[in-house]
Amino acid sequence: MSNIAQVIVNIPTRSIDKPFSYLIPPHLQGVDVGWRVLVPFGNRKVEGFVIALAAERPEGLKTILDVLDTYAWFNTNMIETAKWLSTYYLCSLGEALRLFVPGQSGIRTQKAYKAPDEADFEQAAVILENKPVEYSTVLSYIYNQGSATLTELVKLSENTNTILKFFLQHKLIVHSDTVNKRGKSNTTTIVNLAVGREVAALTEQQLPKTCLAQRRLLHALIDNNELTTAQLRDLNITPSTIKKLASQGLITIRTTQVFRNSYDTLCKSATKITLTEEQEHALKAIIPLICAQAHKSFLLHGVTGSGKTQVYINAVAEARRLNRQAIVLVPEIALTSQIIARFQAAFGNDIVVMHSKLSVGERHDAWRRLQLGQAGIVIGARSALFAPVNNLGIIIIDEEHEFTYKQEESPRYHAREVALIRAKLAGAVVILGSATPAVETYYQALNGKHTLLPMRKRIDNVPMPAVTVVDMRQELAQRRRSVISPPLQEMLAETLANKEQAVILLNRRGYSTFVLCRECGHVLKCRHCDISLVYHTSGNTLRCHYCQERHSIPDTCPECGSRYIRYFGTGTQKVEESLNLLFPTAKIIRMDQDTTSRKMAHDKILSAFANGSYDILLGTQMVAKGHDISNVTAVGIISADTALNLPDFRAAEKTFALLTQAAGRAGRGAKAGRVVMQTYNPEHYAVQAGAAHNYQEFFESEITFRRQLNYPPFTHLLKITVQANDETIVHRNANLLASELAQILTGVDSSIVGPFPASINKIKDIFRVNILIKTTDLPNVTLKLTDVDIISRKDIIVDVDPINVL
Ligand SMILES: Nc1ncnc2c1ncn2[C@@H]1O[C@H](COP(=O)(O)OP(=O)(O)OP(=O)(O)O)[C@@H](O)[C@H]1O
Ligand SMILES: [Zn+2]
Ligand SMILES: [Zn+2]
Repeated sequence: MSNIAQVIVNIPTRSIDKPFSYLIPPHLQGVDVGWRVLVPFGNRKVEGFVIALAAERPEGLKTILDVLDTYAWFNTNMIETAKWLSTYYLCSLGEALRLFVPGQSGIRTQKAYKAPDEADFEQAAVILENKPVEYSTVLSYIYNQGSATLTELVKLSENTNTILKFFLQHKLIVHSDTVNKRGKSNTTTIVNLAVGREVAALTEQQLPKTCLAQRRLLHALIDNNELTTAQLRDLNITPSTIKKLASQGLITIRTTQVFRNSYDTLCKSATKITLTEEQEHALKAIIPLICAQAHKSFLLHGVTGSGKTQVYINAVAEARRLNRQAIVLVPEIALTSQIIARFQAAFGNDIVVMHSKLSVGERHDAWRRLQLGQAGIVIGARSALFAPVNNLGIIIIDEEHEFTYKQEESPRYHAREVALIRAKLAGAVVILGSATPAVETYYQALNGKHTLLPMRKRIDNVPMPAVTVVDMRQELAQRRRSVISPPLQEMLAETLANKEQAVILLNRRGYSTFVLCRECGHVLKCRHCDISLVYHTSGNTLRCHYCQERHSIPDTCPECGSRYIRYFGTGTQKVEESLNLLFPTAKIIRMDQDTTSRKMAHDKILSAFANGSYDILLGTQMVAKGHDISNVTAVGIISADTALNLPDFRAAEKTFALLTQAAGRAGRGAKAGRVVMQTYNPEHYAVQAGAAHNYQEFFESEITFRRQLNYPPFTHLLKITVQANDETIVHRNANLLASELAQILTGVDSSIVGPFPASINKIKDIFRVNILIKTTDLPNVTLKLTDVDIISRKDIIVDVDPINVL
């Protein structure tokens, strides 16, 4: 047996990326790979993760102080996934492992001070001779208490920090940080009768009239078999009352752990469902692989309203039947309460819902239930992927194309990629579901990486909604300047007359960064990059973010000569005003950043709309997603193409997905749906394919474009952001780095684009400059970057497979 542990310390310093060896003391024998421990590090005590045991015994090792749990937190699957993640995304192993623990850390240290072992009181008196009296106050407090926390000490004097610094310098005190374990489970006290009911009843009668509390407790116990802490509190029973009865042998007391389950109340009852042929077909492909415990990934490409959720539910049920666990990822909890409710209905208490509003304690409990197998399914946003399930059988990623699956802070992982690895290591199945798969995913499916499972029809063969495309250039030519075109107005009038409901999407994203001709729809683009130019208020110029070329803003449209060339914006409030004028009696509810900032406001707005309290739901992106409301028969899209003008090679993909998802909200029930799309780009393939509900058509055009300009999936991108608080320095550093990169990457199939200023080139006074690496040989590029230890450089951010390339 080896008694040396290799420990990754959980501290947020990127530069420490190697394990340290610690001695496992005899009383902690049994500590093994995967345990969370407390170790001394520098002059602190920190949390550490044991990732290996070592046989050799170097001299002078420090000793593990304590364990944080009584079991291994990490299993091999989790450790291996973390290792992959840290290699692929160029982060430290500590950062990757930390994703798998419920809080930032399992411990909380409190700064504290004590006398050094060789404290010399006489000398201390000499040193303090000419100091103000508060110096001696603070010192004697520490010496008298043995050890004192900073929180206590700051109460003693206004100058505590200065004083402590002085003491440390003169070695009058040393650090003695105290450590609290965090995220402990709640315990509850349970009280039972220790005697029969008759005896208890008799005792109650014999008790003096004044012993009210004791009589109340006995009485309650005769009625209920046992009482919990909460019930005891309600009865106003104090611990001393309990003790008195216990000492007479009338009752017994025990404590148990309770795991908080905050979503316990959402359950609805399940209805029996006959699967459609397409659902059957998909499940026939998936279920044998779950049974075989083999790794396989599927792309469930089902049109909006085709019943993908039911496929997920049945697949998860199969995994549960085999006693394997499931991870279900949704893009955003706030917008997906319907899918959560359906899972709750099907699985009840077997589900744990991970919500960002959970406290660390609640999160810990939820994960502990999964770890112990008390719950079998976790559903949540991307972080739920790191839940400590020990028996993983299936991972589901709903709306897999959503960009919320990419984490935009370190570690910058994409949940889809990590899920594929975690499932592979566990021999588990992955289902990626979407009506509009990411171009990369669909391409991989066509090349055999995922099995493609199409579902082309809506439930009950409900037709896809009929789409009318309105050319807003024509509107302007007819001198109609309203944001609501006549066809949209007409559709809304009919919908309201029929007592049906409408959703209106105002796609605001990308507004006022690009320049558009309102006469012909022309958007100014870079000659070299086929990417929209970005308007910069500073200097009033247009700039290409890919090649950095600058242009002045023309007075007239280079395409048609019109003077109506503008960057413009329309807010939801303005649209609401127009709607109010057109339909004074309609009840309109707005869902946008302004109205949803409160907790769960999305949910409240959506349910108010779903139960018919409102006629029109108006809002940004978020009104387009996820909901399934059968009385919604009309969808209006105010500005279908604004995202097209983003200086982003994924602009068309984003636009197509949004149009398809938005249109997909209409006509999901018995009544047919209609859609009006207003656009300045009616001939763009993303708009045309979106209007035709034709993913294949979109994909063909898009993949051609990607191939021609060498964008993913034909290459990997790697974005390196250089930061500095001085503009000259940031450019100099970026140029230096670019030439360094050129050097270390010679011989590796790659090219370097930039440096160019980031689209938000200054955040909180830090200037940012980007360098893009395009490569078909990502492993070799990351290897070279690791060789030069790029992650330890504080002024550099590396983003592998970035979503946002600007
Ligand atoms: N086999 C079935 N029989 C009857 N109704 C079904 C069946 N399967 C699903 N449904 C119902 O059809 C509706 C659409 O299903 P669901 O919301 O799962 O579609 P989806 O493919 O996820 O759509 P979207 O991509 O637009 O979110 C739901 O109300 C669901 O309850
Ligand atoms: Zn350019
Ligand atoms: Zn023009």
